[in-house]
Amino acid sequence: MDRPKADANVIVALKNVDLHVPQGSIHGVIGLSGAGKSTLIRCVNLLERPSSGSVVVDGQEMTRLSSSDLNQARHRIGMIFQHFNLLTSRNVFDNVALPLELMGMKRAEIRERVMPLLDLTGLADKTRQYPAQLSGGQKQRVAIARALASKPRVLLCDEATSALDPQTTGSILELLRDINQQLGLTILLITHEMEVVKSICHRVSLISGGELVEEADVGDFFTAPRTRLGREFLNDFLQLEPPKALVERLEAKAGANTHPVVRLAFSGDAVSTPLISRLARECEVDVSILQAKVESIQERTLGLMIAELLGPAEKTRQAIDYLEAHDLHVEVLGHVQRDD
Ligand SMILES: Nc1ncnc2c1ncn2[C@@H]1O[C@H](COP(=O)(O)OP(=O)(O)OP(=O)(O)O)[C@@H](O)[C@H]1O
Repeated sequence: MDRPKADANVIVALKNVDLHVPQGSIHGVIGLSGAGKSTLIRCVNLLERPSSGSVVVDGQEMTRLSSSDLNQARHRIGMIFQHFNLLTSRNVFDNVALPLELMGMKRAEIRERVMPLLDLTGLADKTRQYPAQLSGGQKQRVAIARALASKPRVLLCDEATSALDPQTTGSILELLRDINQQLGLTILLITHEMEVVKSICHRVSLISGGELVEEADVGDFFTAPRTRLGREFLNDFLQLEPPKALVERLEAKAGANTHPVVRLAFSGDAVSTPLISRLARECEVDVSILQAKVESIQERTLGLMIAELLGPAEKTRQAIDYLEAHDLHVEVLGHVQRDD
């Protein structure tokens, strides 16, 4: 959404957004509060109409459809929300049946469509219960079943797990992953939680101030985010920051008597190779490990470490080259004065 006019009363919620989500993939959009996530996802089914630009879903240009064609097109796009948005006066079955009733489907046909969805979402024993009798996770399962009722090609998830505890979040994400795999459903989700991105997304876009500032495969994003905001999200998630006392001593530039503090990220073969001891042996530097963590991100194992490289400047420079030559991502966080 692009509003080129400079007008104090106009809020530009999105600008120059170019996002392509391949069919069958799970794509996450992550950003801070107010970044434009909800606006972006609501543009996909035109709950929010962009002032310019185009929205293509399953080959169909959404912005040019008549209102009845748009209605039809929306059947191919399911959506779930943070607060579930169920009708409290309807039981589980009738909530899931609602979109089909609105489409004019016959009762017997509705039953045939709804019962397998309640099975799929683990609600077969809850058909006659009302939302007030359900947990948050169960309510979101009802919302997922309802979103799937019209056999959509795309599922939009607007902070779908933000109101849930971590364990329930895990089970809902697992359900979304199953649906993606079993039904080949394309999923676009927005979230402020890295855990969600890590758990189920294939690719991720980072949104800030209404603009997409970074996009990457999830494994790459968790190894080496390219923007400062990406690194902040990652650090918050990993809680891998140098100790505060050290941060206070960090200087941006190397001096005559300083040594570098580095953040190392490694994946693939590098995880199982004893690179640090080789580094010490071959480059003649000492390595003081300040923090380290190994994370499993989908099929990949990632190692992360914050370390001080101790030795003469020339040797520590060689050590960094050595690490980079072995496919580690090296970020120099700063330099600290030598104590010796
Ligand atoms: N109806 C509206 N009227 C005016 N401004 C709006 C409206 N909806 C959103 N905005 C503004 O647009 C910007 C993007 O909002 P949006 O809700 O898309 O952000 P978000 O990333 O989803 O945030 P959150 O995670 O807090 O929901 C914000 O500056 C917000 O204040």
